[in-house]
Amino acid sequence: MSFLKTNVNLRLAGLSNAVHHADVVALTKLSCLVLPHEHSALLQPESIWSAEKSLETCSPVEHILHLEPIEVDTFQGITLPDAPKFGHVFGGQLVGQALAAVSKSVDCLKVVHSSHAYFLLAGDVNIPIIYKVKRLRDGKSFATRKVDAIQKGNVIFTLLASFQKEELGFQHQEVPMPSVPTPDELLSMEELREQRLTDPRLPRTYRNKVATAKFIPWPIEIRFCEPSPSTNQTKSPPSLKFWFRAKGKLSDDEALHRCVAAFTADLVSVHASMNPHRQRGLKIDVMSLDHSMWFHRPIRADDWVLFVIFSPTAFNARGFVTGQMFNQKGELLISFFQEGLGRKRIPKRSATNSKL
Ligand SMILES: CCCCCCCCCCCCCC(=O)SCCNC(=O)CCNC(=O)[C@H](O)C(C)(C)COP(=O)(O)OP(=O)(O)OC[C@H]1O[C@@H](n2cnc3c(N)ncnc32)[C@H](O)[C@@H]1OP(=O)(O)O
Repeated sequence: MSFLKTNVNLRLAGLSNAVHHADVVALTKLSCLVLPHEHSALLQPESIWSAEKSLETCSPVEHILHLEPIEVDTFQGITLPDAPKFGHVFGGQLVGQALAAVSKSVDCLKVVHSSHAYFLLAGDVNIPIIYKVKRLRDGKSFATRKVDAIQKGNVIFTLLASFQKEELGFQHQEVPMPSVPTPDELLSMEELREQRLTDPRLPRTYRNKVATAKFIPWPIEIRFCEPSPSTNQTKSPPSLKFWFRAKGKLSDDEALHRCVAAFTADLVSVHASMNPHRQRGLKIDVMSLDHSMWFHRPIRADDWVLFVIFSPTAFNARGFVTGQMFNQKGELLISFFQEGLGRKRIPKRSATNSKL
């Protein structure tokens, strides 16, 4: 249902002379519903941002992206114990939660069509993250927002996003979806790990490392299209293709599905730029630096999405990747660009710990 909402001061005929503050919702030009201001929350659409749904029963990634409202345009996110982390707050969590925060501040008929973000400081997983949203502009069809993620008074991450109402217009798609096996024909990460533990083509030292490494399943199911018997010590082309979908069922809200796609985009994509440089004994410190996405078409992130990643270049310790996400019908849903920092590790120094 679409409606027009406006604030008015009402003098209710025959009741009293008092002025009542109310929200007026015009359903059609002929009928009008008067709702007392104190019940205006009823006008909020059912969405992840206001859902009654219990956090325990929702999809794990929806739980990770959940924000508590603190005041108008200020939200708090936390890092859950079983959320992906890399010694610091996972970049995808920052992008996903920040997109959730800005989406909350926009008219629900507008959805994000592009976002651009910088990772400024490594986030501390043990303290909450405060998201402060700035409303830059609200137009008829577009809206623009900025959000800063803050820990201990420091801005650790910043994101700009633009939103648009649905609009009919020209369409084309010149990029075909590559031909890849269907998700059903591919192994899950858990099955792949089991297979690697016993694969005689892999060095015993590598298999032992896989067996002893702490394995926390990700909230996103991933199926690599070209699983090869290579290790993180073997050179390979700077590209990657995998199917992904959120584990569990996500709430039916396009904004949430875009946040989940943004979360997933930071998981393994920029690693593709390291593929040609891998070698035995190489220890590197890696971090995502920035993250840009264009959302072309609606996405269902709890249904299989193909992510096609390519790194055209690496230079100055920065690996650059481009990515495209397709649905199973081959429609291009999202275009993605990212840079990551990859430095040969200097012993006893680590760039990945929080410096707050
Ligand atoms: C070929 C390329 C491949 C790329 C692959 C990328 C894959 C990415 C995959 C990501 C997947 C995961 C996705 C994620 O979730 S990553 C999480 C999201 N990203 C972040 O949190 C990044 C946040 N941003 C920052 O921390 C800063 O902006 C950085 C660090 C980027 C620059 O900020 P700044 O300009 O201030 O920094 P600096 O250049 O002076 O250095 C900072 C510190 O580092 C030390 N330091 C310097 N050199 C080395 C070294 N070799 N070995 C060890 N340490 C070294 C240096 O001494 C200093 O330490 P200290 O003196 O302060 O104690």
